[in-house]
Amino acid sequence: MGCGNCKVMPEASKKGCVNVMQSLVAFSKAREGDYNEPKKRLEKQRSLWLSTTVKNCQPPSDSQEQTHSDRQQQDKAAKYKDKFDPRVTARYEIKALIGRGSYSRVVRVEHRATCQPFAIKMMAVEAPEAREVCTSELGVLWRVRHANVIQLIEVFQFPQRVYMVLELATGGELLDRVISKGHFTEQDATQSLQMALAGVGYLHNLGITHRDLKPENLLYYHPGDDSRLLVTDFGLATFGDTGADCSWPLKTTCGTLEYMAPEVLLRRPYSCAVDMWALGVIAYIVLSGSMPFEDDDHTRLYRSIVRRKYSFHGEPWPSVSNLAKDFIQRLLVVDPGTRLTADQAIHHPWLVTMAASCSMRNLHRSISQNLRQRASRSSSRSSRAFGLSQPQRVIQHSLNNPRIIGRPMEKWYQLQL
Ligand SMILES: Nc1ncnc2c1ncn2[C@@H]1O[C@H](COP(=O)(O)OP(=O)(O)OP(=O)(O)O)[C@@H](O)[C@H]1O
Repeated sequence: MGCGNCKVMPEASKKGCVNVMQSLVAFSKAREGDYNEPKKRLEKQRSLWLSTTVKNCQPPSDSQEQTHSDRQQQDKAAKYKDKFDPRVTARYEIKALIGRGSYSRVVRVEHRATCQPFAIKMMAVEAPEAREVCTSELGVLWRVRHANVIQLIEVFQFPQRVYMVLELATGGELLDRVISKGHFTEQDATQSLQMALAGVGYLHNLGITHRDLKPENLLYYHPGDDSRLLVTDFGLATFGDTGADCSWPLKTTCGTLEYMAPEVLLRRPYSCAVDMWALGVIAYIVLSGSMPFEDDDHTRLYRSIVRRKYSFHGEPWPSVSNLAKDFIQRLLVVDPGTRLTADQAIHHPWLVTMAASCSMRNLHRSISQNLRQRASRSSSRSSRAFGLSQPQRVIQHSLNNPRIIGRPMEKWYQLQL
């Protein structure tokens, strides 16, 4: 389940386009320098994972009933098999289509030798913009290893296609979990946010800014209650030069509008603090099922973000603790310099106490009611993604969640705010 609407891509820089294939070659040929260490680490990790007990890959027995949607997924996967390079399918068996992104198809696969499940994200990288997204994503994935960040296992690179083998997240998106739990308290919210913050704090300490944090990009590793939450989708991520202090000036306007920090919209130099704003938006959504900033009209939406016009009115806000609201308020701060950093946010009393002193009231009813209302409003207007089941969302995703290239941000910028 997602909330994202309008995604703004970085304007494809000429430099980026030229460098992308060089970078990709560098990834595959890395023998020394920056790329060497993460690659070695990945290799080691991959062989560790793959050397775990080789299971007997039995096809499902007759008694293991396949659901209709499983079969549908497999049919779709069959279509993609032909598009996969034989060197990939020699190693991984394609099982089902998971979803599509703007430049990608994600499939569930099984490693032929070990029967271990993984996800493969296939990206067509012929278009410069797609190459740029792929380079960003790989640039980050090579370097990261954290319990709350999706793990890259290996990469197959060809001139037209790149295949990223990733750990498979089967627990669904953050909001799907909120809904499926049936009972949701502030304590549950703190657990999810703690994990998201742990992942984001790790990235920031490496000098990485995600730039597209939203509930759709936070996936649970497995369906169990004790699952890790994983930060995914690094297509818009970027590196700073200076490492942990997050003080480098980024300039490119990109992200998903509803989650974009004021400084990005105002085209000011920005830092990893933009991710903290997005986490404030996510915290608001997780606790209420509604968006702090929402408007069909982009100009009005833009205004409400840069003016920080949101409220804690309506259900379930009267039942939400002041500490939780304080947490959100300290993230949704217009001045990025005074916004909580990831390290500070993780030490906020609401998270530290895991909302133990807060109301244990079940917020589930109000949250899912708000989510449902938003879904029906959206579908009657334009059949947006939010609140729809996976198959519908996959189709609608490509229709209604466009990446907007070179969006006329200047127009917004020129508005009299
Ligand atoms: N490692 C993974 N395990 C399970 N599902 C995944 C994994 N990676 C991506 N997905 C799912 O696959 C779908 C497509 O993901 P992808 O990252 O390619 O695009 P997206 O982020 O949805 O869209 P866009 O590229 O436009 O931002 C999404 O539903 C996503 O949740």
